[in-house]
Amino acid sequence: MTTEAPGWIDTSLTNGPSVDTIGTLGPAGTSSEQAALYLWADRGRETAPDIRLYDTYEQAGLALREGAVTHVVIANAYAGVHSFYMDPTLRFAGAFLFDTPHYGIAVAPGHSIPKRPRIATHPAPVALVEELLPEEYTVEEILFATSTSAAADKARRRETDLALTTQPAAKANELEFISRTRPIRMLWSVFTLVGPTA
Ligand SMILES: O=C(O)C(=O)Cc1ccccc1
Repeated sequence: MTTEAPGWIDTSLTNGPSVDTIGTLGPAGTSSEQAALYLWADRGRETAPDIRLYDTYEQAGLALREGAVTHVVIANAYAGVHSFYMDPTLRFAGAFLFDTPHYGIAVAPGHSIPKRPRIATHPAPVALVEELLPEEYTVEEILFATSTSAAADKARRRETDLALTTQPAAKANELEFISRTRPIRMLWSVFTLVGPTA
């Protein structure tokens, strides 16, 4: 393993298969999508980014095994990342630091927020709910969504009162922030298939 440019832990990102297609968590607006765009800008081909978004990181992993993508990007805050590290068919190809877009608590316009709101979030950033929720509210229930964009979609459909989500996902779902927002400093793991270039 070598440490290369600042912020990078590089095992085979430079010598391994070229970054042709990146799979990660979607739909559009996730932190993972932004991290994949960053990886593409740094290591991808000189073409438009080819990033495929899946409903779960596990589905992105399946796409990697089936050859539909060459690389998968996963947030290290995702608890299920352990199974990617343990899988003998996958190679940890490197990691990079990348701050997520700003996270905040958002509401659909016109929705009247109860004092005890139900809040959608991906499990990884759940601690931010307590940190960012304005003090006039108390959490009634946390509903886990498959991504921060899926959480925004729940608030847009009014399945929940609020969503902890990113700025791009809030915009795409026409939500308004009711809290301050902040990025999350995150380490991102990149996996490829174990192959002849091992
Ligand atoms: O990529 C996302 O938006 C996610 O839902 C997963 C996540 C959550 C918090 C930090 C990084 C990734």
